Amino acid sequence: MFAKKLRDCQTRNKSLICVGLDSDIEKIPSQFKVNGAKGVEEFNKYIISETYEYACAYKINIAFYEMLGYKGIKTLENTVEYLKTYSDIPVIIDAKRSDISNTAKAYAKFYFDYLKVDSITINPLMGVDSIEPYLEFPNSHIFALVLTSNPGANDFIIPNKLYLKILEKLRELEPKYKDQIGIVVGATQKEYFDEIVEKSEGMIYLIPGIGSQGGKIEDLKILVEKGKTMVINVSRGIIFSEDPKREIIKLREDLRGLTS
Ligand SMILES: O=C(O)c1cc(=O)[nH]c(=O)n1[C@@H]1O[C@H](COP(=O)(O)O)[C@@H](O)[C@H]1O
Repeated sequence: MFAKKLRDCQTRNKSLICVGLDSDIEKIPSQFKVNGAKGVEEFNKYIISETYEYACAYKINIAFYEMLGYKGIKTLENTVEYLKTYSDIPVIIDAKRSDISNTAKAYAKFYFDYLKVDSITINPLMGVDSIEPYLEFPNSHIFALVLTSNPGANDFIIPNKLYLKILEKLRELEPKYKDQIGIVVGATQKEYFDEIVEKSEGMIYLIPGIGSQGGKIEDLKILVEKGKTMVINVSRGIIFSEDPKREIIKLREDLRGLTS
């Protein structure tokens, strides 16, 4: 079960930081890049070995694997398998999936039956019938996009207060799918945290947007104070830093600083 696995890992590693394996082949160091998709896998193994003691989860954005074709999908699969050899660390695939129910079910089979990952991101805007198929797999978990971190959140989501409407619908689903639904809220959207907190009791937050997108650890103070369970994702800021281990330790310390 994702929620328990996450909480155990957060306690064990004293961390809320999730490492985003957005391993863009164009950006990985040249000694890995020369090996193509295999090099991405080797790079991921290096990042995992440097960070696993300080992370609460790994999030793999599928885009950087799909773009390499079938070899990229194999790299994704091998990375997931490799992560499973590390003591019970939750694996999230960032796929932002959706679709009508039979198609959604087919997508879900890949993540939950084949890869057997702990959670995936989904886009809830096609409605409840596009969300439920992902929840019907044993032990599945989703993070639904509620308020995204990008500037485009100002196009539809914010002016129409869609984040509140999405939350309401997710809450309706909760009794049927207990502990299976988390929410994605961008770290760059701190002015909306209060409203979201009010409507999301008990839900786990996946928070992207720290670092490269301008969000700061201090911006999460209110969520820490409210005792929210959070998975704070940092991708480029860790994996492409000079010293990924130093970076994740620093993020973990900065976050601890908010509570002291
Ligand atoms: O669903 C996500 O994870 C996500 C939602 C969102 O609103 N904003 C966002 O940046 N993300 C993802 O989080 C990661 C952020 O990467 P960095 O900006 O490099 O830390 C990327 O994989 C994004 O696709």
